[in-house]
Amino acid sequence: MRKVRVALGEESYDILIGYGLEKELQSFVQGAGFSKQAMLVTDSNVGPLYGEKVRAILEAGGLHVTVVTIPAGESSKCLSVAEKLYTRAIELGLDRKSPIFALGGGVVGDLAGFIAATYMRGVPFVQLPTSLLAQVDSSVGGKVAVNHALGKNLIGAFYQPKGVFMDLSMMESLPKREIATGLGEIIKYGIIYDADFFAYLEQHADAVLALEREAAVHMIARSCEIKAAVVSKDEKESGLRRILNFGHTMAHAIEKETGYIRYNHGEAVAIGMIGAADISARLGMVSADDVARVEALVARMQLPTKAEGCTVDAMYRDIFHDKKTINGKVNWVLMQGIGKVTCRNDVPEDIVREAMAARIGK
Ligand SMILES: NC(=O)c1ccc[n+]([C@@H]2O[C@H](COP(=O)([O-])OP(=O)(O)OC[C@H]3O[C@@H](n4cnc5c(N)ncnc54)[C@H](O)[C@@H]3O)[C@@H](O)[C@H]2O)c1
Ligand SMILES: O=C(O)C(=O)C[C@@H](O)[C@H](O)[C@H](O)COP(=O)(O)O
Ligand SMILES: [Zn+2]
Repeated sequence: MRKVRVALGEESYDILIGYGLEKELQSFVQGAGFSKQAMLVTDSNVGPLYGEKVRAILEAGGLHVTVVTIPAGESSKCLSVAEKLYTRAIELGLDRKSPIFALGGGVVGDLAGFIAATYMRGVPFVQLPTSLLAQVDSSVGGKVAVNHALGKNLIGAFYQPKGVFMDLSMMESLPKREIATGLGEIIKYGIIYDADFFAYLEQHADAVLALEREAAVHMIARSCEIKAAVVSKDEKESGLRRILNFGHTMAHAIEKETGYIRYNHGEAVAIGMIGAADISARLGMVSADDVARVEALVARMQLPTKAEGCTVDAMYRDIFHDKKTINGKVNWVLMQGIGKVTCRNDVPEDIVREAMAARIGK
């Protein structure tokens, strides 16, 4: 079992990473001081596989748990599904100390976290991530949100979980495409923070794709360490935390333009990272070799390098809804090499449009 601490003063919490964490989860619940009545949010894929098992663990810890299942997929990350969850929470009589558990991928985590942040102005929240992407990224750091028709994650909050428990054995049922999706965000950590980690992924691609135990534990723990280090220094994204958004400016435009359906989030991030690397090269900040390494690793991890179904005009318009856009200026996270990024808000429109055009296609 590996433990990573997210150091945030009184809001600090641990991320537990292992194969089977029943005892740890049960004893955490026993000592947490929660009210008895609890809600476990899951989705229509994960619930039938693991909902009952997790409910039993939590009940052995003294809770009375109601499992609430939402339809799987990004379209559930919206205000109308949130509304249904508020209704369930009220009907169940959840009080201010009633915990909400998120069992699932990033959609369940972001949505259940948003409910926990807002129901009665905030109730305890625990992340039980089951997808690779959720384990390495969305369950850590407290960004919770729902989408709006005009843009991704536009309605949300910073709201930290009380704990994160990831049982890697649950990934046995994860479809192959979702492994690649998680790898999109994992590659990001190498680019923004750790050149050695990037090289590790290049050198161990087969083991990583197969989620072999040693490789899986290493890449998940290293990703969580990097995210925890960044979030601990800048919880509310006033500066440093922006680096975790590398690739996301274009990614969110791609997701919106393709109706949040055609590309998974991690796939869009993969394409967006190549786009950001390309902009960096066009500005003379990195070599063509570095861009080629990014593109090659993305392709090696079975991720797309281009997006279909988008236009440059639409993508260009969308980036002004990016949360890093301030006073009409887009703050781009750009590469200075593998392992180092910086923010720039002076990227000329023609360079952005050229880089976008290069990412559109098959
Ligand atoms: N809050 C953050 O910091 C943050 C970070 C990254 C991504 N996100 C958000 O996370 C979402 C994407 O998360 P995701 O990729 O996990 O998508 P997801 O939640 O839709 O899960 C992907 C698919 O895998 C299924 N699944 C999950 N675990 C499974 C398992 N163990 N076995 C079988 N099937 C399983 C789900 O039912 C779903 O069909 C996006 O909305 C993205 O914006 C948030
Ligand atoms: O935790 C962060 O900070 C991130 O930016 C992580 C991203 O991978 C994630 O997709 C996040 O939800 C994007 O945030 P947003 O503020 O651009 O919506
Ligand atoms: Zn992301």
